[in-house]
Amino acid sequence: MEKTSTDALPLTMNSSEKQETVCIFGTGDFGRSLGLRMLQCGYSIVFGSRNPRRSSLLPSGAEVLSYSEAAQKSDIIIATIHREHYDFLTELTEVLKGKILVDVSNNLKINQYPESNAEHLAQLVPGAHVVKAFNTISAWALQSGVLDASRQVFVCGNDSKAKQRVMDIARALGLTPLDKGSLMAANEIENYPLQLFPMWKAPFYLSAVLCVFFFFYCVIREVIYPYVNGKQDSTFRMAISIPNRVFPITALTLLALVYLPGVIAAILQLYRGTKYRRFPDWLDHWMLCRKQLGLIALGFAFLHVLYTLVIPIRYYVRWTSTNRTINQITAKKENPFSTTTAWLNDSFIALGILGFFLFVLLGITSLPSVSNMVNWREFRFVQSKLGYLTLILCTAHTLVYGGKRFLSASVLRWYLPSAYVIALIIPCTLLVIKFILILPCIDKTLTRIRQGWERNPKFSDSALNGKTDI
Ligand SMILES: Cc1cc2nc3c(=O)[nH]c(=O)nc-3n(C[C@H](O)[C@H](O)[C@H](O)COP(=O)(O)OP(=O)(O)OC[C@H]3O[C@@H](n4cnc5c(N)ncnc54)[C@H](O)[C@@H]3O)c2cc1C
Ligand SMILES: NC(=O)C1=CN([C@@H]2O[C@H](COP(=O)(O)OP(=O)(O)OC[C@H]3O[C@@H](n4cnc5c(N)ncnc54)[C@H](OP(=O)(O)O)[C@@H]3O)[C@@H](O)[C@H]2O)C=CC1
Ligand code: HEM
Ligand SMILES: [Fe+3]
Repeated sequence: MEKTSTDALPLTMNSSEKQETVCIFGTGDFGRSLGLRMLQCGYSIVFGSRNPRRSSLLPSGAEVLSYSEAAQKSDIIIATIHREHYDFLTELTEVLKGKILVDVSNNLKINQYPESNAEHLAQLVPGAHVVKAFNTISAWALQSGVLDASRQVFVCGNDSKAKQRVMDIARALGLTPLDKGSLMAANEIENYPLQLFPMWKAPFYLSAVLCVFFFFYCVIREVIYPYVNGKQDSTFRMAISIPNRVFPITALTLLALVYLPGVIAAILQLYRGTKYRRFPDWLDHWMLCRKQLGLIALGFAFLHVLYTLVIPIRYYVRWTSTNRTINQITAKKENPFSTTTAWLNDSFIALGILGFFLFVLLGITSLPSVSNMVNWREFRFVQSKLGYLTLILCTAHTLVYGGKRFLSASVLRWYLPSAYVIALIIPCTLLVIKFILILPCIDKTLTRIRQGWERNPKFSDSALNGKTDI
């Protein structure tokens, strides 16, 4: 039945061996792109179509026949048809018997159907060896040759020989096949290209919620309150002043949330006296999202820096400072230089700059090209130690910015404190707990636990539970 040996690598094939005929069902976007690519790689292609006319869109050199005629020409058929149109394939059951039938289809939604498309196809055409492949490759990438982004082709099927042949084709096309096992894996393979940044979802929603909350909080304090109390129109604050509170506050909160799960995990391990018990799912998931949380935090910190840069050119700021000067002159009032204020002001800005510098460094080390260059210890040093230093600097920046006004009753509006005071709750609490955790007596116990020591070994079902740590 097979024309080429299944384990012959395409690179070692000579051109006569490569003249394998492959049938492609469907002359749509994907079928045409795949056909063209396969022709370029030395395969001969027969298209199966409802309307077997040659069209200028089809790659030259390919034959176009009816579905059943085309199927007879090859023992490997790639169905580039949408699942919704599979039904007619049942009529071809006889022709397709014993042949390899490749399912490339994707759905519009995750878990759209109770069974995967490939399993559905296998039920429709019981005699064929159905193999799932190529669904992660786009027609555009095949055509333009831009395959760097995703060369990975997940392959699964119940017949290993059939699977091998499809993997050989994938390799010949310059793709990287990965065997995912039996057809049961088809569901996972079909869901894969439909995922939209799965690890980014929770951090993204969380930052949106934080932004909206702090935005309205600031609007109440800085727009509605002055209006109600003095009919003052401060709506312009919503363009720069308020965003320049919301963004750094969100950045600081997210940064604290990057390091909070590590502390919760440590407390849990201390409490349980073992590291051999699974963390609750929410903590596990939170741990896995830390990189994304951190990068979003960096994005907000960056926005804060940009917004801060424009402060001197703002009309409101220039107007206020000119008026203050004029008022001082007309009232013949003196405004002596305050070294304390100068110190506080310069220190809070310096802390911000240093914090931002380390923040960017964390971001740079998370680039794969950089993280691949450092060893595990170096990566941990930057991410964990310098990460905490970043958090300390950013928290100190905010604390010193608050300075003397911090928590004074005069800044309360409708009993609401300034937004940054609320934003400091999580980072300050976290830093205090972390400080306690690194006290030698506690740190020693934690380190022993993390090295495998157990407080009550006889009660724990140990390594059976698998999950060790972070
Ligand atoms: C801009 C930015 C970019 C980021 N990029 C990345 C990234 O690319 N990749 C990434 O993973 N995170 C990234 N993060 C998230 C964060 O920096 C890391 O997750 C960091 O490692 C968390 O530090 P932690 O101290 O809480 O670590 P934890 O893992 O909670 O460790 C806490 C302490 O316990 C120790 N410890 C932990 N587990 C064990 C164990 N099993 N045995 C012995 N000791 C143990 C560690 O040495 C450490 O001192 C990024 C964050 C930011 C802000
Ligand atoms: N486009 C892409 O980038 C990718 C597509 N895929 C998958 O490949 C398959 C084809 O996608 P694509 O080429 O974009 O889709 P198209 O709609 O462009 O093509 C589908 C083809 O199916 C054939 N077909 C057979 N029966 C029917 C019918 N009853 N109604 C309509 N068409 C029928 C048609 O060919 P004819 O007229 O010759 O009979 C048609 O051209 C889908 O399952 C898709 O999920 C997978 C990865 C990427
Ligand atoms: C180059 C670096 C930075 C500079 C120059 C800077 C400067 C400033 C300035 C001028 C303010 C006062 C804004 C105002 O008056 O409205 C401010 C506030 C603040 N900054 Fe920064 N900052 C920097 C980095 C950071 C970083 C990295 C963070 C933390 C993630 C941060 C968090 C905050 C917070 C929370 C506030 C208080 C917001 C408020 O309620 O007004 N800053 N910063
Ligand atoms: Fe997540």
